[in-house]
Amino acid sequence: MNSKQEYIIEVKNAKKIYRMGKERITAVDDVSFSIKKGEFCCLYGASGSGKSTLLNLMAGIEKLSGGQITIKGHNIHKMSEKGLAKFRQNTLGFVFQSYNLLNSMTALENVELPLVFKHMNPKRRRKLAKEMLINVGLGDRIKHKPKEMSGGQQQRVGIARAFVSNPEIVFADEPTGNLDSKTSREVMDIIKKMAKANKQTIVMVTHDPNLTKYADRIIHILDGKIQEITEIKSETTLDADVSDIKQTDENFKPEVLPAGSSG
Ligand SMILES: Nc1ncnc2c1ncn2[C@@H]1O[C@H](COP(=O)(O)OP(=O)(O)OP(=O)(O)O)[C@@H](O)[C@H]1O
Repeated sequence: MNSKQEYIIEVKNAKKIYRMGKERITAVDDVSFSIKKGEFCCLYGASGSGKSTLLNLMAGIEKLSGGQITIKGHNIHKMSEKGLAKFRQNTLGFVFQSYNLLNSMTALENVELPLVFKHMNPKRRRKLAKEMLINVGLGDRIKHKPKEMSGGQQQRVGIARAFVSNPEIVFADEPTGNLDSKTSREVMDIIKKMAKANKQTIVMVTHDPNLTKYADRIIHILDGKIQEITEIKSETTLDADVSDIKQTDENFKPEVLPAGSSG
């Protein structure tokens, strides 16, 4: 079997040691696992177990102390800064616990942002961003700024922004960490629907056992190590109805213009 075809992310003996003066903290301790394309994978564990560090290593945000991580066959920790930035832009989307929206911009402008970085034609990117906001149920809030929206609405903008450029992989770090349980379910349903509609791979960090039911696979982390990996049979995974989600595959035909030409 060609593992490069089978797995989109491969983590081999990943290690992260933080040095705090004389103290060494092993946040990720010799961790190996692989994630299949289209899989919803959950990194689950208690606070301080190393989940976020592991996610940040997988996204190339933190540097490895040892081991290697490949995404689509590329050793991301061997890439140049520029190469990695480009790779992230083309392949990865991010959803953060604290939303990380730009407060001075409207919902629409926030969602457009990844497409601005891709130098997409303004008309096209506005159309795509609007469609994404409609997909997440915010068609009537496109001109609102983050402070004029609820936490759940802000996170839906965050999801629209993460998915608008149709990334193959979306990393989500405690995406519902600041939300109540009902809003959390709504947000998780949207993430699941989006990913399913476009066969995207999701890697989500959570300490909340209620959220693990959305995953195809749960990687249990304890003290920086994998404690166990639970495969969830597809019949028991919380499935989402994707009929009302517009497939970005169809819509996303970026008209990439040279830098600076989009006005
Ligand atoms: N920049 C850093 N410098 C030093 N130690 C760090 C740093 N970041 C994380 N750590 C330590 O690494 C360990 C793992 O932290 P990490 O944030 O990955 O855990 P987590 O499971 O995501 O926790 P939480 O759910 O609370 O966010 C912790 O002991 C933490 O104190």
